[in-house]
Amino acid sequence: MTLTPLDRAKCAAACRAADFVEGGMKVGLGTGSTAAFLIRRLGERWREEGLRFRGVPTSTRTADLAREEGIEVISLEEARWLDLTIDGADEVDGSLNLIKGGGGALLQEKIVATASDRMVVIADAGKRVETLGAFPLPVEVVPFGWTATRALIEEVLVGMDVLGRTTSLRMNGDMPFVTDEGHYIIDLHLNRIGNARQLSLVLNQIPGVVENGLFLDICDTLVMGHGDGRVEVHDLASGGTEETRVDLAEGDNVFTDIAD
Ligand SMILES: O=C[C@H](O)[C@H](O)[C@H](O)COP(=O)(O)O
Repeated sequence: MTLTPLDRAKCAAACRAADFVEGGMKVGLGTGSTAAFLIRRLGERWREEGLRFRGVPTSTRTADLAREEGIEVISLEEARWLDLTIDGADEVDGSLNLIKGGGGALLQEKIVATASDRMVVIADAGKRVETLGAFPLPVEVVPFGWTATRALIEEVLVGMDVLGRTTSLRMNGDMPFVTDEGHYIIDLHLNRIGNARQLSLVLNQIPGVVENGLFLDICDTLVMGHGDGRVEVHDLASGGTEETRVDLAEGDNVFTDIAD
């Protein structure tokens, strides 16, 4: 079995970003299918190169995978501050603002990324957008009174610069999806977000809202992979873009078990 072009793109981005991890670092480990490629690659470097670092996972899924790979896992409380976080995203715009939370891990991801000197996002080229909002925006809410919280969210959306205003409670089969922190997720189907900063501030002021999936001014570097193994590294601070190619021959064999 070989990787699909989409998985090759994710894998290429993840493998390139794994090079940013150096011995002795404390590293935030993201969640999702792209982050899973990263953790597998870091596991390889741990075993084959003797790379030693400490990883702070952003979900129980990621913690389990990192431990499986033999990576030393510590909590954010133990780490206090991180050198680097590498994570996936659902959408990335030209200013490296993001929508995250498609996998339901946005709260821990935002806390971990914000507690890091540098955040690197790994994504396939399909995640790049002109304007955020085609991907439903996840909002994490406490279960208590969630219907009232949802009604308030819908009310504030009326005054926002967005194209759609429907919302849905994320489900896991017949039951509401529950995050690692015991919360629910309400997905906002906005189609286009005209003013992400204003929307983020307004949403987080609603009682019952814990956090939303807009990551604004948090990401420093985007590592974007293509299906042919090409990788573009966009760095916000320098404004520069570097293009490289990742040889995925090895990844074809090693990582197929985590492909979508
Ligand atoms: O909650 C999940 C995260 O924000 C993921 O990083 C995001 O959904 C991207 O996931 P994937 O790499 O599977 O597309």
